[in-house]
Amino acid sequence: MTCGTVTVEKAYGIDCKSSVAVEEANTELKSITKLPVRRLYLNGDVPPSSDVSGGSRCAGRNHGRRVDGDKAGADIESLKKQLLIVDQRLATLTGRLEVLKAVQQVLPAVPSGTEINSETDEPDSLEPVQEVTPSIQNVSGTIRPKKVGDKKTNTEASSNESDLLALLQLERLAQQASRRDYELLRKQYQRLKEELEWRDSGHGDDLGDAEFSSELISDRDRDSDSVQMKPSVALKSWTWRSSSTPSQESAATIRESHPGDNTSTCSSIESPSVANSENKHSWSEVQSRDKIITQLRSTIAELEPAVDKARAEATQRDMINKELDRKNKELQMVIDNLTANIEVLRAYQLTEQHIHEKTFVSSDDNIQRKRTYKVTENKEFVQMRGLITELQQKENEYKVRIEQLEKVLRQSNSLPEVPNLEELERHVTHMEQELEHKNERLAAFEQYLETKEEEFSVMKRDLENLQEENIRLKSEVTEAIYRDRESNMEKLEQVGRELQQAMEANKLLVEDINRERVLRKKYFNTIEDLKGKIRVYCRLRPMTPAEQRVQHSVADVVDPYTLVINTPKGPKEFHFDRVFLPEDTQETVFEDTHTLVQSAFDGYNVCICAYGQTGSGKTHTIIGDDIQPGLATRTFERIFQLTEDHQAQFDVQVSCSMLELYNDKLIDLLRLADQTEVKLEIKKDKRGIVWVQGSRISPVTDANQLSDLFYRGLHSRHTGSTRMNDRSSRSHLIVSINIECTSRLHGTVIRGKVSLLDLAGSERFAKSGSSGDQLREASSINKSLSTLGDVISALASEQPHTPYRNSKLTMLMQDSLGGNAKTLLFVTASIAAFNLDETLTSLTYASRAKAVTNAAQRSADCREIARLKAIIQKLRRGEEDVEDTS
Ligand SMILES: Nc1ncnc2c1ncn2[C@@H]1O[C@H](COP(=O)(O)OP(=O)(O)OP(=O)(O)O)[C@@H](O)[C@H]1O
Repeated sequence: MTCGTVTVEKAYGIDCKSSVAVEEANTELKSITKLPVRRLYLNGDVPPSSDVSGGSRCAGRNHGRRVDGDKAGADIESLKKQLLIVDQRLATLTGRLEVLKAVQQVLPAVPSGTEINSETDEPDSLEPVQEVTPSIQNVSGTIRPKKVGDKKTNTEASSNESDLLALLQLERLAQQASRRDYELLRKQYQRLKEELEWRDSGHGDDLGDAEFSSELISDRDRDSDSVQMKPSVALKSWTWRSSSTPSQESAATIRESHPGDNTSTCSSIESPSVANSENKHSWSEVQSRDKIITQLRSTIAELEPAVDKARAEATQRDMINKELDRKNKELQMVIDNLTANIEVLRAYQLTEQHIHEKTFVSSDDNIQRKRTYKVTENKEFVQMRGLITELQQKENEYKVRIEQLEKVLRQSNSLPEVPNLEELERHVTHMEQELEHKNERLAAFEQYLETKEEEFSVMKRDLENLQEENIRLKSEVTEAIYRDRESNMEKLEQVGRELQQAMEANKLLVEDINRERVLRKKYFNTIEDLKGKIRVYCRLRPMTPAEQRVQHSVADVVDPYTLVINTPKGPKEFHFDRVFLPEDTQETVFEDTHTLVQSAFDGYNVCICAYGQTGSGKTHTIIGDDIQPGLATRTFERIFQLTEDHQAQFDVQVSCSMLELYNDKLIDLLRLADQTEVKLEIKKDKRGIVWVQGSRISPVTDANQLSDLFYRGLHSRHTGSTRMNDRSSRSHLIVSINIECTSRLHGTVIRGKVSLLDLAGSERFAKSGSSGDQLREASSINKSLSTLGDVISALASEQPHTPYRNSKLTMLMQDSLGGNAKTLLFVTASIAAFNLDETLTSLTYASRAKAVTNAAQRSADCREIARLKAIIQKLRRGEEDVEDTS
């Protein structure tokens, strides 16, 4: 770096480190003038006052003119010659300056931002010199342009520009030196011209050398002051000045240094030989400058290989970087490919594993092979996975290394100064070594990769073999499965057919079972009837729309005979002779009832009774309405239908009585308005048939007459509106239809009775909201129903005493419950959860009644038995007349 500076200083002809140079210059000047030379003064070095004394200089000069006045013309001639020489030199320098300008124009433009001296810069100023110097340093150093205080330029392209810049700077320096020469020579020429004119005009003697000298001195002093001299710069300034105007400088200095030797001083200034020697000296200075420029060029030429070398190194580093990038990309691609292959293998392995698990199930041999393959595959997989991890680590290491290298490269590029070429070379060598090392590692890694690739290809081949094996096994298994499937399909179809047959058989069996069960129940009921058991039917009332909105059903009908009520404590099962669903119609209900009507024609006492909670559908079942007539109307029709049927054999008489038991009082509903009210008393005849003394018994001849009578009697029945029922029956209704069939052949009489009982409903006062009369009615109803329950319990448990006489209701029902009757009890119930308690009570009540056995006997049978018994007794007494007397 310093060599550049030295070179430039040499180029300027300055040896600022040595003050000896000043002495040498003085000596040189002395030799040129061949006169004693006073010492040159540096900046701040004030000459002695005697040296600048104008008076002494004038005295010396005047004295000299007197001595050498005859030589003035010769001096003028000399000066003219000197002037011509200077003119010639000036022309030469101008030509040279033009050449330099042309060179400068040929040179490439200075890059923007690069600071150089302008053409107007003066080299005698310190700052321009300092600006130029670093640029030259760059030429021999980092080969980059650099200006004073410049920020570092990082682009490598600027290294080329720096070379050119250095050249340009050198050219500029040379140009500026020439310009300086030119200016000084022009100045010298001007002075000489002025001096010549002055001498020609004859003023030289008057004015004296003192003025001229003082002008020269002050001119010199001005130059010195303007330079702001530092030692080196002052020396440089002197050098320029002394090289260009040695005569004036020398003359002035001589005059100053030898004030007492005026003659010699004045004569030396005006001597032509001095002028010639000055021109020679200037010429030699110019030549020396040329030499310096040549030296600079040679220095540049010397530096050029270094520059080229550095440039080549930079290019090489770029190539290294590119190579590293390329290697990195290749590695990345290899790793990506491997990763993709491994992913494919892994997916394939999973698929294969899945297939193997399916495939290898068929034989033990295959299972063994599957295990072997699995182990091998797992090992290979682990190896592959290790390889991947290793590769990834390598990749990461390389990435880090590349980053480090790039960082080093960036740092080396951004170094403000590379110490020297050697260091740069060392650095490059180190980089090359490192690159070599990396290449070696890369080669090793590639070798390793090749090995792994070979392993991978081996594994791939194994895998292909496995795949082939797998395909073969799969096809075998598929064939086996297909074969098995065909046979299995046949078997399956066979089994399906058998199953279908079994299902059909099962269905038939189920139907048979149901039929048998129904028959069994029917026969059971028949047997029970024959036994005299009370037949109990349950009828469920549908929920009203209002109930459906807020209530849910608690009833499940399992079959026509079984009802399950879901209670909070669990389901409770009830068994009845028949369970009618809410949707069952009045016709359906009557279908199972009409057989009993036939029994009345056979001489049985038939009782159809409805019991249940208020509003549960008792009146609906017994009476119904115009659209859905109940059992009563249908029974009426059936009676007269049967009357028709029996008309040929029997003379059938039908009569009807209709009573209500209201507040424990019997009321004759058929009593005529004009008929006096008589006391109604409940009686029982010898056959156990209950009848009411004082009640009106109306004979009827057809169903309509009976219906009219019935509905007329209903008009008189007590009803009322409660919360539970808009039209609640507040009394028990007892309709008795007496049927008397007299045999047209024998005259025998068969008496039967059909009793229809619509009991008042049991109710809870809180729910029904009964009060006043209704409360009394309700309590009377509940009381009578309670006595009915007691009777049923007594009959069911076959107690010796049955409490019929506890209420008029039970007294009236004496021949219907446990008496000479075939009793059908309808228990009506609500399925709404709201009525769960009442429903449970009613169903329990009815279940108990189911256990009651009536002593049902045909009245005709009884008479026949009595007649036969009488005949037997007569025969026993030995009587011969045993004719029927009954
Ligand atoms: N099986 C049914 N199908 C359709 N509606 C019914 C059925 N059972 C009862 N009802 C209706 O329910 C309401 C009450 O019935 P019903 O008057 O017969 O009850 P109840 O048991 O006689 O009551 P109460 O004891 O208060 O006289 C009536 O409007 C009736 O039409």
